[in-house]
Amino acid sequence: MSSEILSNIMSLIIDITFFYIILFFLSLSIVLCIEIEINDFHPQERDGLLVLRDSLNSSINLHGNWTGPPCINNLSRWFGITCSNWHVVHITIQGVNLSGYLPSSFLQNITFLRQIDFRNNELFGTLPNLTGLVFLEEVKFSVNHFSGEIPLEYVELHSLKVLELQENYLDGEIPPFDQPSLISFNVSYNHLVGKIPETSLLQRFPKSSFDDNSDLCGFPLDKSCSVEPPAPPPFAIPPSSSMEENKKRLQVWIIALIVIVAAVLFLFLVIIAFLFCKRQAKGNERRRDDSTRYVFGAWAKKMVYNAGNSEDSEKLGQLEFCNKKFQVFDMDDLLRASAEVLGRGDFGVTYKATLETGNIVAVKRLSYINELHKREFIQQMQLLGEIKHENLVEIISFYHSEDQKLVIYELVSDGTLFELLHEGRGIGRIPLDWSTRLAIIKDIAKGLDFLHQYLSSHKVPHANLKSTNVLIHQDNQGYHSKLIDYGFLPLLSSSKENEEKLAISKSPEFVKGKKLTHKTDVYCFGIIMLEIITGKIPGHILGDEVEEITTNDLSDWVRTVVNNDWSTDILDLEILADREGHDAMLNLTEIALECTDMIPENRPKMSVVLRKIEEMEQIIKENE
Ligand SMILES: Nc1ncnc2c1ncn2[C@@H]1O[C@H](COP(=O)(O)OP(=O)(O)OP(=O)(O)O)[C@@H](O)[C@H]1O
Repeated sequence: MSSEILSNIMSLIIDITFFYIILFFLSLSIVLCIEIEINDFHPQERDGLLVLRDSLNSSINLHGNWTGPPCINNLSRWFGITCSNWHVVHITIQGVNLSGYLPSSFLQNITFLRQIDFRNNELFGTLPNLTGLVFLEEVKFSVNHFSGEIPLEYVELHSLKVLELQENYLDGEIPPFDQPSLISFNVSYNHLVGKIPETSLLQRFPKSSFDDNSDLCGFPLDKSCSVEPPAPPPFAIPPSSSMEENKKRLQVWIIALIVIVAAVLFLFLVIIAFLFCKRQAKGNERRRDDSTRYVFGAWAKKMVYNAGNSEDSEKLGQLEFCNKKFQVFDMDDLLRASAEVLGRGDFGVTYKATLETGNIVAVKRLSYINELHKREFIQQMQLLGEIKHENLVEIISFYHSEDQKLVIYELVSDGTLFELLHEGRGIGRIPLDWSTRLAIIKDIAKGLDFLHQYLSSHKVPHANLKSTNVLIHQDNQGYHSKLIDYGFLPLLSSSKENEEKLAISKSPEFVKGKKLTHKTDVYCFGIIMLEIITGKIPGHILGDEVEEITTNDLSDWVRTVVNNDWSTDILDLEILADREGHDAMLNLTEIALECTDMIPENRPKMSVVLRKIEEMEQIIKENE
């Protein structure tokens, strides 16, 4: 009996030992696999591709897609990249408006490259250096804007099978290609010159490979290369008699005299015409012709007509002034001001009005919201008009009648944050540096924090915070930002349709129909921060890593990239090179992600956000 128990125990011990041995080998193999995978990731290839990504613009979002390692499990999820044996072997990005200059040495470490294909794009500058790419078989750069000469070292690419350079602006002579591997060659539609080299290889290609070049000659083209004709002898001036010379001089003088007299006469006529027109214009002005008078358009004319076609501003109704300093014009002056449309928003049209008094103001005509009750409108405008802060656009005065509601703002002259961040991207744009971006973020935070304190009883004090509602003023001390379109929510709350036009409608709580609070503004602020840091337009992120689960793809995208530990991939190209700023940029990204937390209660208060930004700014200053 006891020997049976002993043998059972022994067999149990053997089983357990066996189990642990198997477990040990299994873990070892997993570790080895991971090790192999990590070792087989080639960071220098990634670096080369990132240099390329960061130098070019395109219709596809390379910056959002080329993140993480290019080759995982021997496959690539990067647009246009193919991997083999954990190496990048193909770069194929054709027909996607890829524009810019190829960086000089981006291919240097992609040593296993077999194919590079940038056909049908808008690439400028010289062709890239391909030295050392011994496995390169296909080079396709046709239909671009490449210029300069075909690099001589291309003749050293001994594996090259296909070279397509047609439809560019290449000049100079064709290098003596003679590698036996080359089976397809095309340099047509360029500005190449000189004789086609008489190598046995080039003589094999058809005429169409060389057609339509500026000055190319020799076989297989029909044009033979003529020998340079000797330079003509220097031009000899035939002797002329002094009589003839005098006659010619006299003729020149007569012509000059006629021209001068005609010019004086013409000038005289122009002056008379100008004086006449001026008199006419004065007369017209005095008559105050209706057609030139109400430059704001038909609505202004109608207002005057309804007021009894009178010049009396009393009948038009009064402008109510929040800032008495500006009380130097009345409604009639305003309607007679010269005006131009600044933009059209969801709630009406905004004009720039230049008054005869010399004042220039912005006039917002709230025309797409009808149900603004007079008493509520006036109360709210009086309240908003009292707000004075350097980062909030000041309300100068307002006007309410049954069919016209006007808000007159101070004019902030240098465009919006949206324009500053996104307009004119590409060649020729002056990059918006990191310190300027930080200053803008701080200005917005200051303005919003003030608003939260001043309108503390309001559900959402701003409610329409987005980059088109941040106006920019530039002076010799830099950029200053001011928030506009704040405080309208109480006037719109009766209509869901109107609320949906506000920036707060993008917040998770609005989408889910939950309670809106000050934290809803904080969410909008977080999105603006991300827009400033990434240079991306909210709602415009492409790529398969972002599914449409929330209304704001920008914060989703940033979260995905940051969680995957490739944080600097989110930074706008214009600030990426500023390595010293990376820590601050990523710290601010963290704050922005806190602000855009799906749960409103988890978001910080604006006063806390402002304090954090100021502390960060202080640290940066101390480190300088
Ligand atoms: N006070 C101002 N000073 C200078 N420009 C202004 C001023 N207010 C508005 N603008 C300009 O007028 C444009 C239109 O403004 P508006 O507020 O009518 O629409 P929006 O801000 O583009 O859209 P939304 O109605 O969604 O806020 C703005 O983009 C801005 O360029």
